[in-house]
Amino acid sequence: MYLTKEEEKTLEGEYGETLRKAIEILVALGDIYGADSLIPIKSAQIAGVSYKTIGDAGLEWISDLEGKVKVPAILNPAGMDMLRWEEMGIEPDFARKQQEIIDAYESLGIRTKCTCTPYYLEGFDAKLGDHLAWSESSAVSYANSVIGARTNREGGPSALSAALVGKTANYGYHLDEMRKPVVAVTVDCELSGSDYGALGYVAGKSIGSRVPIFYMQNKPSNDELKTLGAALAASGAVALYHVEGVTPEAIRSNFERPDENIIIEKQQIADVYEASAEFTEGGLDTDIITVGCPHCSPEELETIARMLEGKSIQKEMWVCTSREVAEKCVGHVKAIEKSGAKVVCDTCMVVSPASNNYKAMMVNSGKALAYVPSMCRVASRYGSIEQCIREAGVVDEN
Ligand SMILES: C[C@@](O)(CCOP(=O)(O)O)CC(=O)O
Ligand code: SF4
Repeated sequence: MYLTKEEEKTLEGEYGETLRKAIEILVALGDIYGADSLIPIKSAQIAGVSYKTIGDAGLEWISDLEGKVKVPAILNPAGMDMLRWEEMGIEPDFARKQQEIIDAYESLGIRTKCTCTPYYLEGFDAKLGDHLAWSESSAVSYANSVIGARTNREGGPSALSAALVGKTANYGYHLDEMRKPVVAVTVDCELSGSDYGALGYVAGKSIGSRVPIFYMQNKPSNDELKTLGAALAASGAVALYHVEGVTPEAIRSNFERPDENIIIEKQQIADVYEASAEFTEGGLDTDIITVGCPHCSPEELETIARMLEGKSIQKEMWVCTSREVAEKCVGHVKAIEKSGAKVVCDTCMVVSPASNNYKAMMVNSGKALAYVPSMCRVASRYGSIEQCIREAGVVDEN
């Protein structure tokens, strides 16, 4: 891989050990995947933030680094709401370690915003063709598919290295030839809302890590595309997808229809909403409802606020979003919290150990449906936002 004189000097350690290690990681990835060079990036999103997932070893690795990031960089969700962790039932020891992780990242100049939806935040509004080094799989999918920016699914170390160097290796989804669809998915029914998360949950398994192009009867909104991409990345390993006539590259490139065609029918979507035997025969009752996976947009907060206006709920309900979006939507947050639901920032139902205080979770996200059982060992069942709010035991206050 070609390196500039400056990059060579960095690799030789002229700018310190942290940068030497960082560029060494980028060059190693570039050599493995046949990159021709390093390319500048607009921003980075760093994985490996929740103390639940990185533990003391991760904290030690980050704490040993010195220097400052060269591009705007933010963090994946942490293991708790950084301000309301006690209300979530987080132990003080966990909270202390989680704060140490955030402080270690902050000392590198990384913004302590912990979210899987960087694209809603000031300074991270990527655009078509931008090269990024993002990590969280739903964010990677959204950047590549809905925005048409270009990022591989970075790991924590490679995203952090890219942020410190300000560059990433030029391979994978940074290249035109890797962005062409290789499998068609024909959706044989109308979809709306949480049906898109169900579609991703079903189709992801057959698509695997390939690039699909969807042929749909509807034109999904960006929020619906967000939940589709999150579920595709969780049940498969899809980092980029196209939707004929909807996503920017499908519109611009007029892709040839791939020979392989996966057909998704209405019953397959409906099956995702069927509760598992654990609930129906095992008598399991939902004790928590969570929405906001990926983190809620301002529009999603508005919808939930409108649905909960003047109502109260009887069960624990989390509405997950980024702190910046919550601070921009104070009215919606108030209306949601007035019902008894909690607007939870900085974290989520998958990466917070607080989920383990519950046995059975209802979600409206195909990604959470897949991850809550595997990453939290909590039973999960699927519902639309309307079904989730009904399950929370909503009662009219008026
Ligand atoms: C749970 C997840 O959505 C985010 C947390 O990932 P991590 O612990 O920061 O690697 C994983 C992912 O899909 O990127
Ligand atoms: S809310 Fe969902 S998409 Fe966001 S970090 Fe958690 S699991 Fe990933």
